[in-house]
Amino acid sequence: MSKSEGSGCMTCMFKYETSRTLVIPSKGVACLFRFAQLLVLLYVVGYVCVVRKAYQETDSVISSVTTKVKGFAFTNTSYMEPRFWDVADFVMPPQGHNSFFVLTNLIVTPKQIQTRCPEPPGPTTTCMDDCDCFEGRNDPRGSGIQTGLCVNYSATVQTCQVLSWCPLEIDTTLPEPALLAEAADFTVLIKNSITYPKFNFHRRNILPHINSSYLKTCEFNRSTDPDCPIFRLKHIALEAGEDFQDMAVKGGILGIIIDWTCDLDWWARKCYPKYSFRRLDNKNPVNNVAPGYNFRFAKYYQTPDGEEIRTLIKAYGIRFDIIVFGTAGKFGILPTIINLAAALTILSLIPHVCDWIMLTCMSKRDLYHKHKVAHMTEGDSQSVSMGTTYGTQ
Ligand SMILES: Nc1ncnc2c1ncn2[C@@H]1O[C@H](COP(=O)(O)OP(=O)(O)OP(=O)(O)O)[C@@H](O)[C@H]1O
Repeated sequence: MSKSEGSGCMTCMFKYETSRTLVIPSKGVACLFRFAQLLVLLYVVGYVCVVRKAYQETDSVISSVTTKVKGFAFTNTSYMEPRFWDVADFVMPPQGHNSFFVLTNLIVTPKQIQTRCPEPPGPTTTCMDDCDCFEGRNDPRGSGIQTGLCVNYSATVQTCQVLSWCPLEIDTTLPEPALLAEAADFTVLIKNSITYPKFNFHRRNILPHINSSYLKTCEFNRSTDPDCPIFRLKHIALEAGEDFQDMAVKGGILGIIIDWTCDLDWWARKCYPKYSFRRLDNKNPVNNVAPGYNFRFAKYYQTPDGEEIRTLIKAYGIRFDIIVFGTAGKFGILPTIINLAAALTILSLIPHVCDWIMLTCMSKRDLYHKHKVAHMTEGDSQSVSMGTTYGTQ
């Protein structure tokens, strides 16, 4: 650093700069100034206060959900014997965590016992003789544990023999339309209790004005009964943009979304559930490999002579997941002060921006600069102390 630069710096260090009020009769700068002020005010009042409600403290919802499905069905098809179904048959498990499964279609393999039987024909199961089968081979994609024997599956085909629950399940043809198509008319009661612990606020989706006689008859309808917590399953699918009967064949997952966004300020006091529905599993027509939702379960019995026997069920159905979310807001002094301070800071920046525009972009910038920036000399300072005034440079 040169000697003159060093002394310039020292001079700056020992100069105090104060702002000077200059009244400029310029419509351009005045309009810019007022416009910027208006923008900031609109932002603070419209967006920060009205839209974001930044003056509020917030809390996240804590929720619990129980469900109860009701409905009856009667099936009389070639796939199985005539049968009456009630809730204990088609809802699995009887009660679940924020979700329930309704059986809509099934492949039943009755009277299975533990024995040996030939596997269904396939590239890895057909054989010519025992050398093609391996004793103890346990392929998860197969039907059981191979015994090492090649046996007749039919008059023309031989396959490897397995130790398994026989007869083996054949799931190549799925009933269509779905066996339990009547599930579309089942109804579900959703009881949802929520808490906002910070505000000690509790509420249920069975709102205070709902009485038991209304609950016995009502059914959710967005326009006529938006507060009724009983939903018809086909209505849920419809609002999710799906056809229940289509979904019922191979199964799927539907989301029941309950939004508890609440404004707990006394002047708003808005806190009630808003329901929406959407399909949650993949329904991508381009990549529709392995669609739907299914699983297997069995019912076990014992024959009079003590032999264990079971009915295997491959169950297809719709799982309903209940997703509860929400945030509550209530006036808080701390967020109000923080946001007010931020707004005042932005407002106080506007004159600086206008000054910069005035001193760099306007045609009369030299004149403005002359009046805006005044330097006092040591002599001016002394004459002020002696009672005279200083002039501009
Ligand atoms: N899935 C449903 N569809 C229609 N109404 C229902 C359903 N689940 C419950 N309800 C009705 O809502 C009310 C409250 O149900 P809740 O389960 O609390 O009482 P409940 O007396 O045990 O019901 P229920 O014995 O009828 O199953 C009852 O009138 C009940 O019949």
